[in-house]
Amino acid sequence: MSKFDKVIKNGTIVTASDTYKGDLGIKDGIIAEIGQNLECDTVIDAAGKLIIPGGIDAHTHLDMPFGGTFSSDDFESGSKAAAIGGTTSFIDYSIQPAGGTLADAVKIWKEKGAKSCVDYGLHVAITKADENALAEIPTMVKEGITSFKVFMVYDAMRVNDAAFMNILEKSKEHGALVGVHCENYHVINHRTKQLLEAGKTEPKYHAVSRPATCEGEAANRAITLAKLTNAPLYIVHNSCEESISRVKEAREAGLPIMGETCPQYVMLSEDNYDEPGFNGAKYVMSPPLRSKKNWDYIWQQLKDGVIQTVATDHCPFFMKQKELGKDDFTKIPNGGPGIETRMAIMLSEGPKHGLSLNKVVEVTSTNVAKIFGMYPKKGTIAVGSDADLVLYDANKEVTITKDVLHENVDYTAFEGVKVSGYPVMTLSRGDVVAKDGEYIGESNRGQFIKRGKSIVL
Ligand SMILES: NC(=O)NCCC(=O)O
Ligand SMILES: [Zn+2]
Ligand SMILES: [Zn+2]
Repeated sequence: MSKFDKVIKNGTIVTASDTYKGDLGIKDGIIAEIGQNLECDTVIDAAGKLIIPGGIDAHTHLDMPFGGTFSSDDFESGSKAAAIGGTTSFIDYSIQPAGGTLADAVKIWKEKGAKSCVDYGLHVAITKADENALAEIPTMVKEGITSFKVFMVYDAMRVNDAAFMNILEKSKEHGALVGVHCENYHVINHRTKQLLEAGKTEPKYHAVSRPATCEGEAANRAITLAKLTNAPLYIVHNSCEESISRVKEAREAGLPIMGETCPQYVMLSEDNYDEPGFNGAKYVMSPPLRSKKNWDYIWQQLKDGVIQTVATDHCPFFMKQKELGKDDFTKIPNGGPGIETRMAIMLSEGPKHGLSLNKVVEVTSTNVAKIFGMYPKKGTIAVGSDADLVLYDANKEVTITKDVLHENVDYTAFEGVKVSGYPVMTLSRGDVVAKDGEYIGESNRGQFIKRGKSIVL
């Protein structure tokens, strides 16, 4: 009897640090051996393919309440789309409900998460940082929820700077990491009022109401609060030089500040808001799309390690849902899809912008696992790690269109983007869950990831 359940042969293994030819022996969902000429009755031939660690998406919103509706991918459809696109784990944002506790948030989101087809973790967004909520932080950490989120905007979720400091302090005390959505709430309100009074209600004014300067200001303030409390900080979905330059400055000063960006901020621009009719609503997300001049800057900061991760902020809404804001851009639910396209876009575009494939693996998987307490169980190809693996055909040309995707939404923001290379097989804990654009795994097989402490990068 073979000592493995299956062996992947003849592929080229690409991790954040190495590229080499080798066979992978998998037993009980774990990588049991890496070597040459491994034998087993069940063989996956990866000749001509790269084998990379499964993608980890640190920022998703599945089945999330927003603006009177819910994001259209639930944990089943979203996790299947993720698997097909080469993502084997994701961390979703559970949101403390109005009048509820952090434990309530986790309970609600674990019920949603029971449908997940790949492994998932949870952050908790703290929307009311009263004494009770702060007192729950140590319990959360013990339960494997080792990261919290602060929104500086959105009436239903934002906390003020004092509450933010309390969350930073308490999280630091218990070894948890705080993530933050940086935009200046008051500037946005001021601008929005002026725009609406002037009858400027179309989707493109969403971007006008929240300029890059107000993301930069908020990033600076968040970093200042982290500095004052001696806490590490992770700034989510950086869209522009104005915020990333603050991260850079802080890191140069030795502060434990980390940052994330998303494919939309290096592939799409404010020009998309000018698409005809109500199509600009497809890109109504926060922060909004920026000017193209940011693209090269962001790629460079990824290359230099100023920005450590690329997530999606996957938060899709059907156009019917976006139409809630047909006459008022402030009522358009914020967010767009991306969970299925992130890996293909990054693996194809990264090398064109000076990132090695190893670097792409680092920012889409390894760094995420390290920062969010899952390494080396997730995020690498090593003996003892989960066999979360992607076979990537670097020669497969695909034009991204809505029709080739599986996200539960009626558009993709990346329509028409041509990628050279595509994930062709995904294994989650050793199970082949996706092959050639189809989900073929069992339903509800995803497990909750009990995360440990963050490694500050
Ligand atoms: N990003 C976005 O527009 N929607 C989801 C919520 C958030 O991350 O801000
Ligand atoms: Zn956000
Ligand atoms: Zn988000």
